[in-house]
Amino acid sequence: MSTLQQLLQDKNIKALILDLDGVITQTARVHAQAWKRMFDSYLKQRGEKEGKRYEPLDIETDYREHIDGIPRYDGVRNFLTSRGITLPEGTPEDEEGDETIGGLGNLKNMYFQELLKQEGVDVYEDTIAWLKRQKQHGMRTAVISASKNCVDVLHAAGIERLFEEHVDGLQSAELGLKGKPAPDIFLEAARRLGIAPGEAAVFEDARKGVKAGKAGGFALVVGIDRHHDAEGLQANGADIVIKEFPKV
Ligand SMILES: O=P(O)(O)OC[C@H]1O[C@@H](O)[C@H](O)[C@@H](O)[C@@H]1O
Repeated sequence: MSTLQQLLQDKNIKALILDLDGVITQTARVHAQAWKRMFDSYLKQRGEKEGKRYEPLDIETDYREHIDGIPRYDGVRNFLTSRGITLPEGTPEDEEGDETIGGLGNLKNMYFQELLKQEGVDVYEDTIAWLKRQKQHGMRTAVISASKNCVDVLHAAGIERLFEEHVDGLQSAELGLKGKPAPDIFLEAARRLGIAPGEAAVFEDARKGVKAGKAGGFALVVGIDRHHDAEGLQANGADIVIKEFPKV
C-alpha cells in the first residue's frame, strides 16, 4: 500500500479537499504564463519611464513566493510590493491595463482567458484516476480554488461531477473569506461537506496552500510537487509530498 493510502486509512480520513490549478488541472502553468506576460510588459514600460531596469518576473521564485495560490488582486499587490512598487488599489471594474491593482489584475485575467481559449484545459490523469477510485470507496470530495475562473476550468475539463462541493474565488469574495495562507476556503469546503477538518485531507501544490491546510487543523496536508518544489512545500507545512497520485 502506498504511503498516502496508509495515512488516509490510519487517520480515518472521510473527505478529500483538493486545490484545482496544479493539482487537478494543468492550469497552474497557464496562470503563471499570463502573470508573466502582464508583469513583464508592465515592468518594462515602467522602467522605460523611470530610466531604470526592472528584472522580469521569475516563475520559479517570484511567482511561487508572491502570487501562486492566492486571490488575483492579492497577487498583484504582493508581487509589486516585493519590487518596491506601490500602486493605487483601483477597483475590480478598472479597465484592463489601468495602472492600478485592479487594472493590472484584470489585464492578467484577460491574458489567462485568451490562453484558456487557445489551449483548452488538460487534467492530470493520475489525479482523476485516483479520485475516481476513492469515490468508489465512499470518500467525500470537494474542490477549492482561489481562482474566479474555477467553474470555467472545471467545465472545460468536464470534471464538475467528480466533486460534491466547490468553493472558488467568486464565492470567497462574496462570503468575505480570507485568501490563503488563511485556512478559510478549506474550512468552508469542509463545512459544506459536513466533515470536521480532523477527518479531512487537503491536497495542494502551492506553498501558501499547504500553509492554509496546516492552519485549518486538517488531519493530513499533502503537498503535490508537480514542479520541483518539494522543499518549499515541506517547509510550509506539508505532512507528506508526492509527485503524483498512487496507481493503486
Ligand atoms: O485570477 P483568478 O483566475 O481569479 O485566479 C487567482 C489565482 O488562482 C490560483 O488558483 C492560481 O494559483 C493563481 O495563479 C491565480 O492568480
